[in-house]
Amino acid sequence: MGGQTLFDKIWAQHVVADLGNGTALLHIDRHIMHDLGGPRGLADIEAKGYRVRNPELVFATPDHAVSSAPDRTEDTNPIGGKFLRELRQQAARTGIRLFDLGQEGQGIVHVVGPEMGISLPGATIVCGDSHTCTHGGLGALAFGIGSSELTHVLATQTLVQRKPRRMRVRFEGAPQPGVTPKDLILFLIGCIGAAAGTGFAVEYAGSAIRALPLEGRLTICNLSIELGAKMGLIAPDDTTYAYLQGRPFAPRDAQWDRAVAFWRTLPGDADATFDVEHEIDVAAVAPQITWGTSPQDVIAIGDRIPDPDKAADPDRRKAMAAALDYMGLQPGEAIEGTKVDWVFIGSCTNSRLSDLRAAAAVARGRKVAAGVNAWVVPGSEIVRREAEREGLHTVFRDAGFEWRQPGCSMCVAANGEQVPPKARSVSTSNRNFVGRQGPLARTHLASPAMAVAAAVTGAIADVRKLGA
Ligand SMILES: CC(C)[C@H](C(=O)O)[C@@H](O)C(=O)O
Ligand code: SF4
Repeated sequence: MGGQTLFDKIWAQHVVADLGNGTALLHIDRHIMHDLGGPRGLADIEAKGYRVRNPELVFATPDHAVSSAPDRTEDTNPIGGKFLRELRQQAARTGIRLFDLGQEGQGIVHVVGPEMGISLPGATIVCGDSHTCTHGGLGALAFGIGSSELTHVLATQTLVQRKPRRMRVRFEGAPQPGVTPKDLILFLIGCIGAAAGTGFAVEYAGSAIRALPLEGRLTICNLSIELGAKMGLIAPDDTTYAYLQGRPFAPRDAQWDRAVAFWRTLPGDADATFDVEHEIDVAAVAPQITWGTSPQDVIAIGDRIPDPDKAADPDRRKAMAAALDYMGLQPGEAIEGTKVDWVFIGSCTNSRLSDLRAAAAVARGRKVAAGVNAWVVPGSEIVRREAEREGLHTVFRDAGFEWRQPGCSMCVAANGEQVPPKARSVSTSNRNFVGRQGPLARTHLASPAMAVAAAVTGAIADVRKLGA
């Protein structure tokens, strides 16, 4: 038998029962809930007469439906207030921990789990949300679940899963200036397609991944689902341990030492093999911008908008033409210089402190162009406080950005914060689907630095040309 990958090890350590046919019953170490899925799941187990099996392993916070208005209350978005009150009552009844508005621990579930030390290397982590793959950046097996699975986890702390196949993507080399983790992962999705990861657990590896700070690794893993993969993961190392040490729920003292010693056994064996491998030459990647309605519809900022007529596959030709029509773009034209109306800096992809620092570095001393609405929505209460301690909010406000309260906000517009019909937005989020930011809204995905470049020039722009 060959060696084991990181994924194989974590999987094997969590099998409660082998159910045959490639499926297993897994123990779930952490269950994170948000305001959309949580209340329904908790009501469901109550209706079925079950109790929460391990309330100490369940954590909840409102993110999707709460307003991000600077002076928000829980009822600024009334539906959000209703969900939050349900979640509060259920948390009190069942003993699960809720991070409420204004508290440390409130924010987008995928920002909160890592920053609170709830998400740990080697753990199985689930949430009723497809971007749970984000937590894989810590070396965890983390994936989104559906509503019946959510009930199953609440009642049993286990889950039946089919074992995915193993893919490795190696990012080798050093990025050029202006190229961020967001650009690397968008580039990969552009190369291999939004369905390439379907049925796989993807391990990101290589010298460029090893060199990445932990928050950049979370950004990479966040878009695993946009590659079609339910989970993406990165082997833990000293960067991971330095990030986690001292976080509120991370192990302490002697337990910390034991945990690190164990985590050091997790990276894949040298002779482990993968079902599929890809390699990306990082030096060849430029800042990326999407042009269509799937994250795979992506080009380098200096490229021209692609021409559907040049696509070999007739289905692809049709999809491209429909995407360009929706986006209001002409094939063959430069994408640079396309006028924008909205800029959104936020989401579980790019709303952490390092993202806001990168955005502020470009915004400092500049002004948002006339006619552009530009928002910065920090990913969590902790991010908001740290950013304000550093004065980043002042940099953004001086430049003409709105500095808002933590949550998902305009990433999915579930709280009513929408890009208007046909308005064009540059967004640091992860999905540019039809209607994602509001009915008929046109979304271009990019890095935080590129989003600021668009805000201050009023058009899709190459951040490298702005100069220092
Ligand atoms: C609302 C939620 C279930 C959804 C998801 O699963 O990802 C959302 O977070 C999204 O990003 O589309
Ligand atoms: S920020 Fe966006 S992608 Fe992330 S969980 Fe919220 S809605 Fe989903």
